[in-house]
Amino acid sequence: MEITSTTAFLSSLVTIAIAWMLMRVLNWVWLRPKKLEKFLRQQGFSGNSYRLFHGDMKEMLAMRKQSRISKPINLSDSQVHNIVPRILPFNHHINAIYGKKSFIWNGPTPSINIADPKMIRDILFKPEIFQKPKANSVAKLFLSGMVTYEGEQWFKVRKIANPAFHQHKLKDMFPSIYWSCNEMISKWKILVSKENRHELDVWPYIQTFTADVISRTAFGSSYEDGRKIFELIRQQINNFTESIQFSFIPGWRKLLDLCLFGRWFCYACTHVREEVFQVFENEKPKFDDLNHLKVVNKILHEALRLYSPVTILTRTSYRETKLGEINIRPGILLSLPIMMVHHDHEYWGDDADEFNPDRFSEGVSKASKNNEVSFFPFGGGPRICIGQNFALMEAKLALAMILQNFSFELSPAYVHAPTRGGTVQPQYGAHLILHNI
Ligand code: HEM
Repeated sequence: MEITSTTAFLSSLVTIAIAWMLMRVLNWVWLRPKKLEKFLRQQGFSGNSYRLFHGDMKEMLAMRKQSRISKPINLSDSQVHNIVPRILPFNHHINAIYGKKSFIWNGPTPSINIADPKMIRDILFKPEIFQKPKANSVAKLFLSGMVTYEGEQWFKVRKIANPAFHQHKLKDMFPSIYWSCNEMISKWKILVSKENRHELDVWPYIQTFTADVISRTAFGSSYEDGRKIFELIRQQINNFTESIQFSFIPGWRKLLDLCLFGRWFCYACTHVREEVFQVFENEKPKFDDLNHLKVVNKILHEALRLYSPVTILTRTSYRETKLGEINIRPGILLSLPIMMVHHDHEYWGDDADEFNPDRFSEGVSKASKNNEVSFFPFGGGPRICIGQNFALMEAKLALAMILQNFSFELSPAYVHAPTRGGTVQPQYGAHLILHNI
């Protein structure tokens, strides 16, 4: 008798546990997404109706795959820099159908598009409210360290790391970057010396160069700083190398584009090289003189605008809050589409997809139509990229040293096919023809 009642008790416990689990699953895959969808539609957001479990994922992945095998962009196309449909095909598609006030289903989680620079600013400057979503186990394989930390843990690490990236520390790192670049240039010189001309894919060289810079700067500093930087970099190595690599390619690519598009030819040949020789003559570049490279600076900014290596930032709020007029609930992702904002005609004018470094002539704040955050390749607010000055220094120095040593043209082997891996990359490499000068 007693055994029977114990069995009955246990089986009802199991039934309750299973029912509870089923309820949770049902809530996760259906009830919650549908509630959030209603909530977002009531606030004027539009998007596809939620589809069980996968949401928009199937279409999103199919479009991404399609864009990887799609035809490269023709270099003589007037829309050559209009790479948003290629890099963010699904976001572009949804925006075309539903407009900027739209949402996308990342599985059962809705992600709203925040393309208004004022709102982007509000989000980036309130990291205690708008946090990074917790990385799932797959994302953790690629992202770890400070980028993913929150609260006290982030604050502590950022406080330790900040001094390592101060101006005088960058100056200490400058010789290491110089030597890494010098090594790459020496290899190119050997190749070019035979016929005063050599065709090569510079992409693998850049990868080696950036990796070399990392190890030199990490180990080349004082023990304590070196340890801190190295720890940071060790945690970051994937995103670090990838993102910094792509700070060069756009600059180079853009210089090449300058040469390709008639009216910019003189600009590239005279202004940039002229500036480099004016500032450094034929001498070894000096750290303090990098600030005088105004044209190079404008070109890098324009390259970072059109080809922003990081394409989207994502945030979420773990409590109910307001963003302007929008009510935000936990479970909603906020998607800040850097690349789309950088190409938006509303903020950058009719020539938004054109390469025009002169828009940065009066600095970043005056480059766009509004001086809110419509240019944010390095993020913004307290969590702005800690390595931005380091990346810009490395890019400026490398460009200057290359221009001091070579003239170059685009190889016929080059195909313009920017693609999105972790960051934006040239899918088939970066083929140039180098000449000694
Ligand atoms: C062109 C090169 C680079 C670009 C475009 C870039 C872009 C970014 C962006 C957009 C963020 C903000 C992420 C967010 O708010 O969710 C970020 C954060 C970060 N970046 Fe970079 N980055 C570059 C180079 C570097 C370099 C050279 C380092 C050197 C270590 C670095 C280290 C970091 C770190 C540690 C963070 C996290 C900062 C924090 O959360 O407080 N990045 N980067």
